[in-house]
Amino acid sequence: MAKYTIGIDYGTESARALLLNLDTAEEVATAAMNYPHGVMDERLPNGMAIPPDWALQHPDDYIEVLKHIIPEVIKGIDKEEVIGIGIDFTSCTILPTKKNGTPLCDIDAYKNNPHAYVKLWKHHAAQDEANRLNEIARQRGESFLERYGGKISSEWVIPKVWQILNEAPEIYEAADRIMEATDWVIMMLTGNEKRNSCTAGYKAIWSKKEGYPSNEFFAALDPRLEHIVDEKLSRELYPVGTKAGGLTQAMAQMTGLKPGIAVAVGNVDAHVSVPAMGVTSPGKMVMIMGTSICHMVLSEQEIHVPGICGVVEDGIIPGLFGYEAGQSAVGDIFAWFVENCVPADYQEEAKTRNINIHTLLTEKASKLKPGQSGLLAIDWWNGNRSILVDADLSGVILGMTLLTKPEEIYRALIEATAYGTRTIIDDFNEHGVSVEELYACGGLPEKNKMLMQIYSDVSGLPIKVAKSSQTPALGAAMFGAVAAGKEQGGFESIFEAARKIPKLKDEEYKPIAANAAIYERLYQEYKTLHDYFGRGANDVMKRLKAIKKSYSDER
Ligand SMILES: Nc1ncnc2c1ncn2[C@@H]1O[C@H](COP(=O)(O)OP(=O)(O)O)[C@@H](O)[C@H]1O
Ligand SMILES: O=C(CO)[C@H](O)[C@H](O)COP(=O)(O)O
Repeated sequence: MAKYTIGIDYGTESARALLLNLDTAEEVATAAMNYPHGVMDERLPNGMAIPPDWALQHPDDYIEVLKHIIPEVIKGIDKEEVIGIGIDFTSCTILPTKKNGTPLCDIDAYKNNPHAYVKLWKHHAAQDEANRLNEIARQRGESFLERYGGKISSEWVIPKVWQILNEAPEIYEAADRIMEATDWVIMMLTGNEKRNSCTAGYKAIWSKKEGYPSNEFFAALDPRLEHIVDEKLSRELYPVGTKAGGLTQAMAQMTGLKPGIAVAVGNVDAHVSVPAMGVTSPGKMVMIMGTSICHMVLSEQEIHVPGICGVVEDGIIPGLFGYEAGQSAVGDIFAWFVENCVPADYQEEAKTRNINIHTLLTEKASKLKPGQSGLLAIDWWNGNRSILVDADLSGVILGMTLLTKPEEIYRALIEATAYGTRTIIDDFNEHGVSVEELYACGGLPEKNKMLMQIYSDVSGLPIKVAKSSQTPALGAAMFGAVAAGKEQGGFESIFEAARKIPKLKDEEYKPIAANAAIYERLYQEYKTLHDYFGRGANDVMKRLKAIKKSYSDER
């Protein structure tokens, strides 16, 4: 009898399911569904306006998608053959719930309060709280700061929860639990609140050696936060690959699976992608390239690298220190350009030729040489995650003239994101976490070869590409097989899974020397601007943002 597991990848706009044949390593079927409520960044379901920099989701969507995508991937196989499920999620994505897991937004008394909903990873409205947290942590000499590159991000658990407390204390009070969405879905699937140590480590300031920050630290932030860990989070955490429990009868009925099959503890999209590319050792950076990019590296040592998102022992692969850095907008910047800045004759040409605008712009931009447009951009359309860790920074395009063409701007935006990645690679190398090769997965490597060549030219490194178009879902399915265990037909460890399952494409991108030489000069210019706008020499971006905010505060 064949053995299968299912991986579910919860992305920003949609969830994807993948059925993996554990004997042949074949991805038998995939299915995707957009979240019915999408990303709520302007209005709540009742039409109420949401302030700027917010990004919410509806937790009911996470269950709704399962009703469709699981039955779709298991069509045609015997459900007895599916032995496990793993999931991965965008993170830090959190929601307030009652003790039994009921989300507060599903309770009539709270459904009109935006703080009762899921705060998506790219909810950037807790920057004030993050700034205060960093200030207080620095004053107190808190050792945890160093593990997180010197700063805690506004995207993470504590700033987001503190924002709830500041702006909606009644929601904070009513929440028995504040959960990562990945842990919440696992609780819905198994009936068990078994939280994973990966999200706690990267997003909630927890470490295997030191645990959470002290109650005194939380009290110094706000006396009402003193017992946040015991009252709203949990000190009981389980390493990735652990079985969270068996699939409940109700969920089995809803999805068409067998009750009791193994469900792995929750995981994160970027983190599951590392073994899903076959990477289980140092020196190789895995880039998950889509709307944003996450940069993941392993090392045998714990080194404090400034500006990264974090280093967590066992956070990606047991026995190694897992490093994460990232850019909070990449594909999203190109989407913005396509949606807002492309003239009618380009739209018309794309329509006539039946190609999408990205393809048209890429075709035109491919004819340009590095530096030929005279443009240089900074990629901070959604703030800067690494290495400045500042959501209040914004984008720049420099060098525009009356002759500037859309494809020149499009290429400059792609180049800007490549410089952002180069800044991160240099930061790791300069601090002793070596990056010698790049491994790429996600939507962008499949969609744009020019972009991949630019990344190789700008970084000066070769790039290998995943064969799977659903690398996170594949990784989640691999962890589902580890949770099921060898006896059931799964794997003994994630190392075994990473040896047997992943495949790479034959094509590999290598730097083109002539391009790399010009990009080196452009990158030096980028670095000058990066430090000028990003390190306090000129805080114009923050001043502009403050003026803009004064309008929304008036409302
Ligand atoms: N041909 C293209 N070139 C560059 N970017 C593209 C192209 N087509 C789509 N995109 C961008 O790819 C992103 C989606 O990437 P994908 O990996 O599929 O999504 P996600 O990050 O949500 O998993 C969008 O932000 C979109 O703007
Ligand atoms: O920070 C993360 C992982 O640690 C997020 O999950 C990620 O940035 C969102 O990914 P995507 O752009 O693929 O939805």
